[in-house]
Amino acid sequence: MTAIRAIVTDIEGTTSSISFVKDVLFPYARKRLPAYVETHGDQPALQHWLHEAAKEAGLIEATRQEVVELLLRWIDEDRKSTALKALQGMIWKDGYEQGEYRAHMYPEVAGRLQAWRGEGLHLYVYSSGSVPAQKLFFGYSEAGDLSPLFAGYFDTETGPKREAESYRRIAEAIGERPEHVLFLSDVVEELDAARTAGLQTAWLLRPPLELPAAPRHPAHASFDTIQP
Ligand SMILES: CSCCC(=O)C(=O)COP(=O)(O)O
Ligand SMILES: [Mg+2]
Repeated sequence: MTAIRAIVTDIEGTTSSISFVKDVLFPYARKRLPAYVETHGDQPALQHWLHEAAKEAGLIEATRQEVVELLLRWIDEDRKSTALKALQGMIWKDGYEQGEYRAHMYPEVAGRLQAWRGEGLHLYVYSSGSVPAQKLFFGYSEAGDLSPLFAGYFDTETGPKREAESYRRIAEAIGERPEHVLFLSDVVEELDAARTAGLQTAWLLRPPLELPAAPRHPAHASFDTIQP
């Protein structure tokens, strides 16, 4: 087995529960999106991402109201749109700062990340959530501020998570040959793409999911059994 020098981790379903994202973060953003667009409408970043969302949907001359309705639909569909994720991140910031929630972490995650970092491994995040949203997520986690553990963050501006080219770009950006990088995820299509790019993989199947008898990727119920 080639030595691992860097670990790139997914968030939802890997470090943290799917239900925290779906039942806490998504409803928070959904409820506040219309008012947020209304009150922050003059901000260039907000205007940029509203425009990108409309472009993605092929809406040429959409009203702001139509774009907001589109985004609400996308939240309900859990669409992994870069524009939607950027806008969600902007709204979640208030919730974290006002102490409305803290990001869920599976119990062993913080300790394992600290141990791997202590062993000299470099840690990165690759999630569909925007980079600012990822920084908030680990900055305001149930296990405290974990952001100092990470050397960098990647989102879908690097590329879609199910395409091998995205993982090649990440390996190049962090200055490692792909075989020295371990990617952690709960989504097998993401792991397939990472493996195609030459990365090593670990498949997180959190209880009550069961580990398959012959998994396509090394399978783990928690970070505790991963030995990089
Ligand atoms: C980074 S915060 C919220 C996570 C999110 O919006 C999301 O879509 C998570 O997707 P992942 O790629 O981490 O499974
Ligand atoms: Mg995931």
